[in-house]
Amino acid sequence: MKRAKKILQYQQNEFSVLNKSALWLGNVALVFITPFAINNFINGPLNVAVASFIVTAVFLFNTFTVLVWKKYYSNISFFVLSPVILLFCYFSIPAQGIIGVLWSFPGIICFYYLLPERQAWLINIVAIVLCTYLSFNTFDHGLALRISATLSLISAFTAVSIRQINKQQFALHRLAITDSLTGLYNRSTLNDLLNDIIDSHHKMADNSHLMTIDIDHFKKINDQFGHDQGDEVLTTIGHSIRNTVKDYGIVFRYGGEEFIVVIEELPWEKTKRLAEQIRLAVSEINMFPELKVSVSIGLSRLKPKMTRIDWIRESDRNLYTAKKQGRNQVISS
Ligand SMILES: Nc1nc2c(ncn2[C@@H]2O[C@H](COP(=O)(O)OP(=O)(O)OP(=O)(O)O)[C@@H](O)[C@H]2O)c(=O)[nH]1
Repeated sequence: MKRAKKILQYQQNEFSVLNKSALWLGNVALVFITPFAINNFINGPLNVAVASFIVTAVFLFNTFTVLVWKKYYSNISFFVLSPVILLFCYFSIPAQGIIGVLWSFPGIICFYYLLPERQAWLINIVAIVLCTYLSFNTFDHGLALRISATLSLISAFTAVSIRQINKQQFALHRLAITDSLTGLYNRSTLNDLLNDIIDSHHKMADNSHLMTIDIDHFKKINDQFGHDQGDEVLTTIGHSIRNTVKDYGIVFRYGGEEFIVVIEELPWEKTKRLAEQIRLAVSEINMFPELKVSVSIGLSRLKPKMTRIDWIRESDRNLYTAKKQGRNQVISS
């Protein structure tokens, strides 16, 4: 299930916060930095000029890769841009004095927008220590102390803001891919995953199977015990399915009282046994003494040339047969 897990991971989002900020920071930086880089080449010391040229080139590279290849290489920012910005500070503070210090402020902030959080913290600590050391060697101690304090404050404020943004982004992403009642993945996430599996199925033969699971006589539960109890049953059965499936597959709430399980890399016979285990586990749930809950399951293996719709339809047909034949059973094809 490695591929499925990859799709669901927040970090794998095609356009994550990091990509977008790399793009916009690149655009803004190119407008603001390029004239100073050119000026440094004409008038400034050579080492400062070379460093500012490399910084500009990396921003240009980031903008290009995000815009054209739809991919952001944060390692380039970590292994190339960060050391060059540090070198820039190292050269420019002694050579240009307070002008060099002024450049270190946007440098400190941009690490948070270009690097994964922990890398940004690491580079920030190094940058603050370096700038503090250079300031004490270049300016009087009163000014050096103020430079160190303001750089640390800017770094801390940015770290707090980025933490909040990342937390909210993560929460939003979870909301978008899951069902709020059961916490299982939702239907739109299922569609993305099935499309991905079908795309790669055309390239390599793998064991991909789909189970459509429907709670039997669910209307009766709602009518007899109320909607809140009905919700409770949905959640309990959803979790029971997830506990039985474990790492063999991913469970989705497809809608209403219907769940779908996507299984990858599991032989057909084992998948049939797994479906049977799910059915048994649900039938052993004891929520109401006077009413047994059960599920019917339609199981379908992915065949050549099947589309997502065909695949779901076949498993739905099997579910329908299971219902027609008396419910609480598994039908597969
Ligand atoms: N409590 C609750 N009920 C829901 C939810 N979504 C759908 N339902 C109910 O699920 C019931 C589905 O009923 P039917 O489609 O007739 O199916 P059934 O009673 O399960 O009968 P069979 O599927 O034929 O065994 C309806 O009463 C819906 O109102 C939900 O989120 N919470």
